[in-house]
Amino acid sequence: MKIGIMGTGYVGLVHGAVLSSYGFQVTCMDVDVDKIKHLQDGNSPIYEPGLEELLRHSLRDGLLTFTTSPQQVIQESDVIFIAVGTPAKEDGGADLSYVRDVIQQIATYINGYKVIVCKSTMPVGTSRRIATYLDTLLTDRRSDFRADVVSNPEFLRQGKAVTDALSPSRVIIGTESSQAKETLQTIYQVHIQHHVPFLYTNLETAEMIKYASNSFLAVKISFINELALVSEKVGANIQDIATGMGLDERISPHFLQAGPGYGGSCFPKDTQAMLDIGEKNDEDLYIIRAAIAANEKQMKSMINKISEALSVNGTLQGKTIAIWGLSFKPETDDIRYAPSFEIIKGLLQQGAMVNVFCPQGMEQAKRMWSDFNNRIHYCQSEAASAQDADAIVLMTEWHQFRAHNWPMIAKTMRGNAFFDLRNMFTTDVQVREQFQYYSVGSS
Ligand SMILES: NC(=O)c1ccc[n+]([C@@H]2O[C@H](COP(=O)([O-])OP(=O)(O)OC[C@H]3O[C@@H](n4cnc5c(N)ncnc54)[C@H](O)[C@@H]3O)[C@@H](O)[C@H]2O)c1
Ligand SMILES: O=c1ccn([C@@H]2O[C@H](COP(=O)(O)OP(=O)(O)O[C@H]3O[C@H](CO)[C@@H](O)[C@H](O)[C@H]3O)[C@@H](O)[C@H]2O)c(=O)[nH]1
Repeated sequence: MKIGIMGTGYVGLVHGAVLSSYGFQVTCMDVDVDKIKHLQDGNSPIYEPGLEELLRHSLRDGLLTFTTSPQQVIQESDVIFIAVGTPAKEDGGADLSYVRDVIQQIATYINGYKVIVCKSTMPVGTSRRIATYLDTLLTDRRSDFRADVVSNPEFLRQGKAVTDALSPSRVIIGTESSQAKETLQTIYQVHIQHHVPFLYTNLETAEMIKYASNSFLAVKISFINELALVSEKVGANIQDIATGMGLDERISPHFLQAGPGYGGSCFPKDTQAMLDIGEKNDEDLYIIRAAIAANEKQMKSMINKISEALSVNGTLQGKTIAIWGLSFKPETDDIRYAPSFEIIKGLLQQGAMVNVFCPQGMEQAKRMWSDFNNRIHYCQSEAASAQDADAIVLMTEWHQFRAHNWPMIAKTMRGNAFFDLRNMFTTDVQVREQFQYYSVGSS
């Protein structure tokens, strides 16, 4: 069985690398010529722990190939995974134009029965519409070929994408075709052997499971973040509150870490898309709407916290602030919808100078935030960013930020404020002694 993947980003590339490591012949296709060239040269265009090694093995074994040709990937493959982006449109709905392009290409080049697997996150109803659209295109072209469509949402987390793809929490397969179901069972044979939970549903349910999961996690984060703001005012400690709540296994301790607000390429867009799905079905989803609003408020609260501590006569003019971490979470180079950007913009607006350092996110930041390139100073290390600064703002909990000669860092600074927006150092005596220390959700 040959597998094709259309869209070679965080999901498509990781999935391609993992499936080829199981011995499948996989072709990954992308419209981004530079990305494919990079991959053909044996380099990963993204930072994801364990990925480069996996790619190297599959390339060496000849199981993984990369192409920009839709014709090649479609005609060579029995199963075609769609892993293109489904970003948010202005109105919050999902932009399905990349998915439409792929379907049109499949209709053009189809040369036999295909199983089309929707891995991209798509609003409920999309997979069924894909099946109908493809049927119409094939009928118009008087084609005898046919395809089955499966919704098989992806739940991997960035920074842990390889381990998550190798060992997923669950596999959801939405299909009404027994042939397609068998095909997916063959592809996920390894997971079946390892007793990964499988759930078979219809197309709509599978699509909803993806949005429901991300929305629920976003709600959990906004819930704890709101309580963190109150805790600061009443002398309670949010980390202990989360621990205490999490001891109840109905609540679970996961996703209760207070911080600057959630970000990334999924939660912000998927919660918005979920609202849009609700609206299109005459349902106002109050809880998700509130989670989004609380997330926006959380980022503003972080800016206020910094500004209240540092501003003189209502301005940050003349203050230099070191930002540690740009990526939306550790172990990724991805800065899409990173809270760091909102906070940097807020500080710049109030007149501050901003020095930044991120172990992996700086190249993307320079590219994606190019309008701000003359206002953001990119530094060689976190220590360099702190030199002559009035404050450090820790945005992302990269492991390397943990171990420092804190007295030395403090000595090179002009001020001594330390805003730990990830609560990395709440119990670190040295950091608390050395700096005027601010955390999230405790005093
Ligand atoms: N990033 C994650 O952690 C994650 C996890 C689960 C699900 N998802 C979902 O998976 C999908 C992909 O996300 P991603 O983060 O990998 O996106 P990405 O932006 O990293 O990658 C998408 C790729 O698709 C390519 N592309 C666009 N049009 C194409 C076409 N017509 N043919 C071939 N390639 C095309 C782009 O060039 C890009 O390389 C989204 O729907 C996302 O919501 C993402
Ligand atoms: O207790 C927590 C947990 C997470 N976050 C933040 O939430 C965001 C998202 O984190 P995480 O879920 O770990 O990262 P993603 O890689 O975006 O993964 C989410 O989004 C993916 C794309 O849909 C899904 O596949 C995953 O299952 C889902 O966890 C980040 O900004 C985190 O800092 C918190 O603030 N507190």
